Amino acid sequence: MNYKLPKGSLIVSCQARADNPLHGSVFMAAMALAARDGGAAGIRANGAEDVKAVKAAGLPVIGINKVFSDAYPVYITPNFDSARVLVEAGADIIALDCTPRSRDGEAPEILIRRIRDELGAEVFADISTLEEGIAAEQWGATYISTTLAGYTEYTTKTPGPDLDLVRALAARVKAPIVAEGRYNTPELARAAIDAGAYAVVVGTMITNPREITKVFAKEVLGA
Ligand SMILES: CC(=O)N[C@H](C=O)[C@@H](O)[C@H](O)[C@H](O)COP(=O)(O)O
Repeated sequence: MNYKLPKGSLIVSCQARADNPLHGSVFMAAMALAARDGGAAGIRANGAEDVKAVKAAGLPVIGINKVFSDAYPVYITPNFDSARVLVEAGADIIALDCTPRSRDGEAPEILIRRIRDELGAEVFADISTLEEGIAAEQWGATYISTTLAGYTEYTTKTPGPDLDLVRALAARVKAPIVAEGRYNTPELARAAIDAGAYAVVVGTMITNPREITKVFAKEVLGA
């Protein structure tokens, strides 16, 4: 099987919300170029505009569409239309929330099939537990990623990444496992590969200078 993301690779998530001084596709494109020059093999980006912009780096793009609402807990690519615009913008891979939680859209098993069949894109399943990873593989997801570990109501957010989930998935799932979420040091990223991950996604600690500054400031100021 040929995968768009290479095995053993680092993927960099280039995202900045509206309240972030680096919000905007010009900044995200620059982040993607810097990530590529530093050795990233893929980029994760939010929204059609940013997906289009980060394509400048010439790397495979994992597109997501964050749609926040008070009514539904699922916000990462909750429906088919939110996936379609990403593919139209150039995304090679679509990431979506594959938890069983309620959403303003189709069930994840339907979304996975339609994204593969109708849009011709690989599917990147964002999950939070072993059971969700097993289900997403059965539904046909290309990659299984620990993105949501610690971010669902029924999982615990540990200070570090959930390496145990990577290990558990690697033992039970044949699809490539991606480690994502709080991989905040190079050593932790390496530990993910050693635990059986096919690739690692790093966001905050590479592309969010405000959060990186906070880590330093906390130590320096003792705050
Ligand atoms: C839970 C959720 O919405 N995660 C998002 C998914 O796209 C992003 O906000 C994260 O930055 C990304 O997963 C990378 O993780 P980290 O920034 O910890 O390296």
